[in-house]
Amino acid sequence: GHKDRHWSYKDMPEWASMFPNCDGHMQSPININTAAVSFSVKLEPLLLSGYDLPPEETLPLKNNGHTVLLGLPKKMTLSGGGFPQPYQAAQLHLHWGSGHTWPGSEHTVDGHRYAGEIHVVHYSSRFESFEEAASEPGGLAVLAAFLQVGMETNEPYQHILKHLSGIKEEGEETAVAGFDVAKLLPYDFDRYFRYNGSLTTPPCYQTVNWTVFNQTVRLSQEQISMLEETLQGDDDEPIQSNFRLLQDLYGRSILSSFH
Ligand SMILES: NS(=O)(=O)c1c(F)c(F)c(SCCc2ccc(C(=O)O)cc2)c(F)c1NC1CCCCCCC1
Ligand SMILES: [Zn+2]
Repeated sequence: GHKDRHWSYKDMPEWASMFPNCDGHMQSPININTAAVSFSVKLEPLLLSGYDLPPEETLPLKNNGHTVLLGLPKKMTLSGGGFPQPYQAAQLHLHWGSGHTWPGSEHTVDGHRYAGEIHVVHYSSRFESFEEAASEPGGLAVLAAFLQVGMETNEPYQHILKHLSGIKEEGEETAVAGFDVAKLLPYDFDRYFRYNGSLTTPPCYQTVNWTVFNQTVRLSQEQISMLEETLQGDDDEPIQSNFRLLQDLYGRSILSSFH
């Protein structure tokens, strides 16, 4: 669990007073200005292995007051993608907006904010644990994909969303049967953006190798609304718009695996 000093998205300006990294010059999220990205031949297709979990393997799903967190087994491995070494999965969680009106992705593309965003958090296999890797440069790799409203129900996302009504209160947890976690991501593992940044919540460690898929994932409006209307955080307020404001690039370059 995270025994950190308490924070909320409301007191974002105060984060840096408690967590100095949050004031750094390699922070996330950022706007991806597609006209300014540079193609890199080193960014080969992402390779995911061990993501197809058998149903008898259950995963913890927790309302941690800021998002819905799905714990992942470290046998799930991320490699390829121009990574210096393989990464192992730790958890995945979601970011979303409020009501049909306000979208809630963390990253934006050419100033466009999507309905939501999924983050699959991994840590470098060079380290024994997530905690050890989290504070080391290149220690973390997060796969990010945008959630858009589409006409169909997204069945893989129902594996998670159907449990939300059972973990409405902060701190509540339930067990989800194993499924193919890769189905929560776009199928095109060849086309993505890459930049160095940070966790988007305290402690804001500047140790994240970010991969943002070019292709989006589509969920039905009902599924997006379920995300926006079910979970409650502090003082029984609904968890909504759980995204950090855009951070400055401070000269960082954004790479792309495609022309
Ligand atoms: N976008 S992100 O990856 O920075 C991110 C967020 F934006 C997040 F909002 C979150 S949730 C907030 C941090 C947190 C709180 C409680 C618990 C718990 O009770 O188990 C766990 C974590 C969240 F968990 C993460 N990922 C976390 C970063 C914070 C602390 C380390 C845990 C794994 C990665
Ligand atoms: Zn996140």
